[in-house]
Amino acid sequence: MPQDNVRVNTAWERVDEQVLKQFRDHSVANLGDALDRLNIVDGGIAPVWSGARAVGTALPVLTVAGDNKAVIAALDHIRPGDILVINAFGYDGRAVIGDNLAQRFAVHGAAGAVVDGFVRDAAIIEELRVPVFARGLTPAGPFKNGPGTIGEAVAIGGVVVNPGDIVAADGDGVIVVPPHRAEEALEAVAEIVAREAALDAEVEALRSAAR
Ligand SMILES: O=C([O-])CC(=O)C(=O)O
Ligand SMILES: [Mg+2]
Repeated sequence: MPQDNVRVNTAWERVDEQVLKQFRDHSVANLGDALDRLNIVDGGIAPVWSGARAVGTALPVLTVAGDNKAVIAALDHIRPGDILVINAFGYDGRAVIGDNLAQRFAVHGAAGAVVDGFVRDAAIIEELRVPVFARGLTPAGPFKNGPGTIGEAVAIGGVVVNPGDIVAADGDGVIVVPPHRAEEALEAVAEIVAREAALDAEVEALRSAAR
């Protein structure tokens, strides 16, 4: 489907909902520990509203700094459970999404958006409860000229994101898990959860002893 200067790749698989469901039980910090503390996007990309969290399949989008033509074109390619992962080059001069696009993502069934760049309309995005993660806020609107890509690998916050990767995001930040490592990550995270519970029990014992 030619979209003039926005290239689209649709030849990739989505993650099974049963797999995504298991990732939803875990914090990003524990998932990171399960993957040797790697695969974590740099801490500059944070939730736009407190309490935002999302797990889904990466639909990568590459834009030009300050431009969102490719993001708008990506609306036609969203499938339920996708997380738009947008490389906007960390540019702080223009917002590449706002409340309007965030709502449209949600209407198409997206689980959220992770933006290596800036966004706007934060108060409304919070009211709408659309999980959006970004580097920051600016009221300046974007240009809509392209070029860009949809469904090709992008880099965000120092991590390569392939189409179809698992993305988990919460108040601490964002992790990207290639699907071929999902099983290993879920096994390892179960052990970490048990270890964390043991640490909590230790603290509780100290608290009781101090009473
Ligand atoms: O103007 C734009 O393209 C971005 C924006 O504010 C919105 O999506 O609400
Ligand atoms: Mg707006």
